[in-house]
Amino acid sequence: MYTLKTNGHFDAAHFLKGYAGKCANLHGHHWTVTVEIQGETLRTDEQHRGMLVDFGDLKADLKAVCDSFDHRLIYEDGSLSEAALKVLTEEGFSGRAIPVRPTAENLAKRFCDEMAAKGYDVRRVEVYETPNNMAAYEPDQKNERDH
Ligand SMILES: Nc1nc2c(c(=O)[nH]1)N=C([C@H](O)[C@H](O)COP(=O)(O)OP(=O)(O)OP(=O)(O)O)CN2
Ligand SMILES: [Zn+2]
Repeated sequence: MYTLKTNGHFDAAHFLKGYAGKCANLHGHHWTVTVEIQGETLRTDEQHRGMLVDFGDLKADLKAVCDSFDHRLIYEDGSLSEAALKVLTEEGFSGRAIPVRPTAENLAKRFCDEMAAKGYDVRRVEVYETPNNMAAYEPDQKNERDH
């Protein structure tokens, strides 16, 4: 099994609705995301010979997902009133609603799902909210799923 790892980053605000503590308030992070993919077979075409995936392609695909969150307010569906959403829109602020609370854990799963949707066999995703705080998500491994 071969594995490749790359990372991306984005800056975004979030808040944890219902959290008893400072993280309930709107605040921002420089988020760092590490994605590890896997595969058994290396490419044989001249351009990609000996590669599982071109790092450039992997990095570009991860960047596209990061960019969809970059400089946005990430919020859980239903966690902001219609009035608040209207004001944010009128002010020209960009939000990114997700169906789950925007914790590092949920974002790790989200990145895993979005990279899998791009065709990658994802082994592990790590999301760093801060240099010290990281959550990881590892999907069930294919060979375990197949047996
Ligand atoms: N398991 C999780 N716990 C927490 C999450 C999370 O996503 N998963 N998120 C938060 C908050 O978003 C918060 O930003 C993190 O705050 P904190 O742990 O206080 O981190 P700091 O580095 O900002 O801490 P300082 O010591 O104040 O520098 C909370 N928990
Ligand atoms: Zn936070």
